[in-house]
Amino acid sequence: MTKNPNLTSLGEGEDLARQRLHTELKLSAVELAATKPAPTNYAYQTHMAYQNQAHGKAALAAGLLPCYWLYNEVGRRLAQKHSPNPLYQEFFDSYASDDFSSSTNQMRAIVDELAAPLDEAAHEQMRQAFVKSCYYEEQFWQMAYEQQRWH
Ligand SMILES: Cc1ncc(C[n+]2csc(CCO)c2C)c(N)n1
Repeated sequence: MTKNPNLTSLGEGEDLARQRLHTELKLSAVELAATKPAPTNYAYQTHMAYQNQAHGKAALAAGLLPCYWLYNEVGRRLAQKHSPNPLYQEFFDSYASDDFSSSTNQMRAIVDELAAPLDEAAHEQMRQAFVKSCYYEEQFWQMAYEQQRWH
């Protein structure tokens, strides 16, 4: 499958932002590349690819919005609580930052812009993509907590 350049760069941006974390945790690029997505991660990525292919970029953008919005909200709340673990604090601070808040607002504006010319049926597709992503966002924390694996 040809990679979507925009989705690839989204993932790379996140990898870049986490490089210090990877170094601190002594996770090599080889180990990271060899780590396959767990089932919930796979399902979430498949959901995004499906939204893009079946319903187009407006549904994809709606499906991506919870990634930004949730992490920005969680980051802003947890950054204020000051974790004793500097790695956690750095993680929260990055998502609470003005930079990330502005990316979140930009993403919200893109969704509004893409929705504007569309009809009610397309809006419903966007809503469904958004709600499913909210479900997967919650499941993503659970996946990590349980260290979910393929059996
Ligand atoms: C499940 C899950 N949801 C959201 C994020 C945060 N995130 C990932 S990519 C991206 C866009 C630009 O960096 C954002 C906000 C995450 N790491 N994992």
